[in-house]
Amino acid sequence: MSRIAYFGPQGTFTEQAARRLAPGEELIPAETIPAALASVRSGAADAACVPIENSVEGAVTATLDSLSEAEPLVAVAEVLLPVHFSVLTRPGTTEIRTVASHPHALAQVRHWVEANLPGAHPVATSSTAAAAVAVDAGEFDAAVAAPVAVEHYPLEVLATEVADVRDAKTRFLLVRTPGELPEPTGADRTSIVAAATNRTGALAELLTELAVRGINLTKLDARPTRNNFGEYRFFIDFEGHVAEPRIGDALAALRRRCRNVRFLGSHPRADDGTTEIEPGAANEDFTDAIDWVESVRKGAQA
Ligand SMILES: O=C(O)C(=O)Cc1ccccc1
Repeated sequence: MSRIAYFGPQGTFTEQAARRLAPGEELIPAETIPAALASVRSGAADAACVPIENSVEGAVTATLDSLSEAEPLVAVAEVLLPVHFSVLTRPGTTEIRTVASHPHALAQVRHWVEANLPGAHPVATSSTAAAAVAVDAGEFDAAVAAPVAVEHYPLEVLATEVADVRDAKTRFLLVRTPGELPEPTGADRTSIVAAATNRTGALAELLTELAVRGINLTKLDARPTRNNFGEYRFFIDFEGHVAEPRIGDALAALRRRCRNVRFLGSHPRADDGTTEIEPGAANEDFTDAIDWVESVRKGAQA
């Protein structure tokens, strides 16, 4: 059985994602996202499940930063989970002055809290389930948590299906040390991070390498390198798998442009989108073109 670290404690959305991505495996809670990833790097876990992106709040920056630092890790699978919240209180609570949760959760229930718990102060905790633990311990009055959290902590449900934005979703990754890659499926996602130098057009050059090959971007985030003010790392997700000739060609071009590029994985997309390929950018176009150059070199064609 594999050991899967996840951003816990028990009852987080990430735990549900880990159950979907690694059914039947041993799940080990970690208190923070960097701690979950560190346990893979140290060998204490075989893989880690972490949130990467939310349809309302955008990137999970702790995950981006941890993936770009220390030993490389690669994503091998992803899952999209719908996100709506339950509001949990200690039995017998009559007045709610503090509402605790992960910052992404608080941002997604702000209007609900203003309308239903006027005057209550939001308090950030490390995760939604950590908020439930803190409410149980008497530190705060209410927790905004995953619906399953009530199965783990002796709290009462004040409200269910709470969300300012209907159909909000979070994408989670299963991450391992570099090794065998998942097979291409025809609907895959590749992720990289590149530290572009601070000069005119540096980011445009990287994106152009993808655009000219007809590769569709699915996400772009910038994070500061933290070393020099104004210097950024760019996290770029795009359709396709590194095993495909057109994606391999694009990655080689990115590597030529930027020595500081890290491969973060190629794996099946959870959103089931089929990749639209521009004319001239199909894998056969790339292999045909390479074959043609080879035969020109051999003097067999012109
Ligand atoms: O805190 C959690 O439960 C997490 O797994 C992170 C998170 C927070 C808010 C929405 C989705 C995931």
